[in-house]
Amino acid sequence: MNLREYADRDMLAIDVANMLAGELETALLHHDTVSLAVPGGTTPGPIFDVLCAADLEWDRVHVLPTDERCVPLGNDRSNARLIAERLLVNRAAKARFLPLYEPADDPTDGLTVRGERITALRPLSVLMLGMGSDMHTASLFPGMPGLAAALDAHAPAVTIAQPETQPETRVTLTAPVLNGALSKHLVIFGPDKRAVLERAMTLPPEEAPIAAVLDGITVHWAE
Ligand SMILES: O=C(O)[C@H](O)[C@@H](O)[C@H](O)[C@H](O)COP(=O)(O)O
Repeated sequence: MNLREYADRDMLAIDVANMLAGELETALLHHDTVSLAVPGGTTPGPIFDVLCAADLEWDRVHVLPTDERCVPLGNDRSNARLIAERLLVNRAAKARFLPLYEPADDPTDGLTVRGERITALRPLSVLMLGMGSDMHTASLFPGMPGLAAALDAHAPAVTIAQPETQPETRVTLTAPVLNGALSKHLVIFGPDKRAVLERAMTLPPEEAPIAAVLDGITVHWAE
């Protein structure tokens, strides 16, 4: 794991966006299509605002969420909505979006097909993650039912997550998919999350799911 500190969040957003764009551009030299998995939450928006303008062959880029809340697209908790509004605009509007959930009666609807599509993209080219102060990442939450299965090396590519601490059911990429990405980035803000990450580094993934993806990751941090 290597840590990059930034003078402020604006500098971090510009630098991380340019780094992700550069990695996608390099990947596009060697592959017909590439993939970018991005988190939801409050952290990635400013990075999306810069990345969406990158001069890339976006029509060859698969964009997918690292996880999704099972809510309608119009709901402000939808990660697909965040990605549509902040990333899949400008030049990046041409990217191929792969949703993890579509409003359906049951979140398991289409999960197998979705898992097959994600498996076909593995290894992910570029991954950006966030982290909660409870040391979760994507929707791999400490203590959630099914966490051990989602951390297992032979886990399916995608699974349902029902963390007790969250208001809705989620769909998440599993640890082997996240950890297997060719380039991994974690973006966290503030002293609290910095301390939480340092603690997570001493814990097993069952207690600190972020620990399952720290090998070879670049951590980007600003106050
Ligand atoms: O859907 C989500 O909520 C994210 O994928 C999640 O894993 C997020 O990265 C963390 O909860 C951090 O969220 P903040 O960026 O809001 O701190």
